[in-house]
Amino acid sequence: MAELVFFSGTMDCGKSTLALQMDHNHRARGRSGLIFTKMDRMGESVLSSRLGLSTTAREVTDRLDFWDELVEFATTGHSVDYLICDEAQFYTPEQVEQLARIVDEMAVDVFAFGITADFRTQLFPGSRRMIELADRVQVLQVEALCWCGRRATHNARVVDGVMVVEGEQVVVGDTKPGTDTGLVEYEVLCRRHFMRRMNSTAARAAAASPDTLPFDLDLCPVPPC
Ligand SMILES: Nc1ncnc2c1ncn2[C@@H]1O[C@H](COP(=O)(O)OP(=O)(O)O)[C@@H](O)[C@H]1O
Ligand SMILES: Cc1cn([C@H]2C[C@H](O)[C@@H](COP(=O)(O)O)O2)c(=O)[nH]c1=O
Repeated sequence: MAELVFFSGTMDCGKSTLALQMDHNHRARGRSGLIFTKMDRMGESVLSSRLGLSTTAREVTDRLDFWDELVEFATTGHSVDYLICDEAQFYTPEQVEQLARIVDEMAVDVFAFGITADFRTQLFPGSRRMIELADRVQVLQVEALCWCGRRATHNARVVDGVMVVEGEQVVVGDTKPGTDTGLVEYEVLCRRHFMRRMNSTAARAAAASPDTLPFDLDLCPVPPC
């Protein structure tokens, strides 16, 4: 029975790596698949992992209709067993509905990968629809870590070293500084430090401050917080 599976987790937890691995494993068993992504950090029509692997992919635009795309592909004599859909948080809710229909009516497996929430902790519309429609939502096993060592659960946006909670929902960027968007970068944090807006830069500054009292520095470097 074909399935719609949403593999989710924070940024930098290995989603794109898993997407590439799943494509490899299914292809190695003679199944044929199509790879889609949207606004990958490395550019258009590429699915890239921070481990260094990448592959060409079909770029998802807001106008793309997955159902029509597959029908057209099938009319050229090709068969499709599965779809790999990376950066699915950026898909429209209608596109997620098309993917569910492809699973149910074409018996094609859809493996989707994405973050659930943005830098304000709000669900992306595409991820919300995935959670609503998927047969399974699978949280990745590899845990990204907060600077304090706890499991990271939230994606923080950092501008010039300072965590921000206002701005456009979509700004493509990386968890490493100095990449494509220049000033905007992301850092994964545990909820505790996300709620305190305490990213690694702020924590380092607080630890270096002579005003910081020597208790529970990890949680509350600048009392009262
Ligand atoms: N140099 C490295 N050595 C080993 N693992 C690495 C290295 N660089 C990145 N990784 C792994 O790659 C993961 C990020 O993979 P990626 O697929 O790009 O994540 P995502 O798509 O979820 O943002 C990191 O969590 C880490 O486990
Ligand atoms: C939190 C958040 C992220 N984004 C962007 C930043 C990256 O380009 C992708 C996530 O990619 P990854 O493969 O999971 O690292 O999403 C965004 O646009 N808005 C946000 O709030």
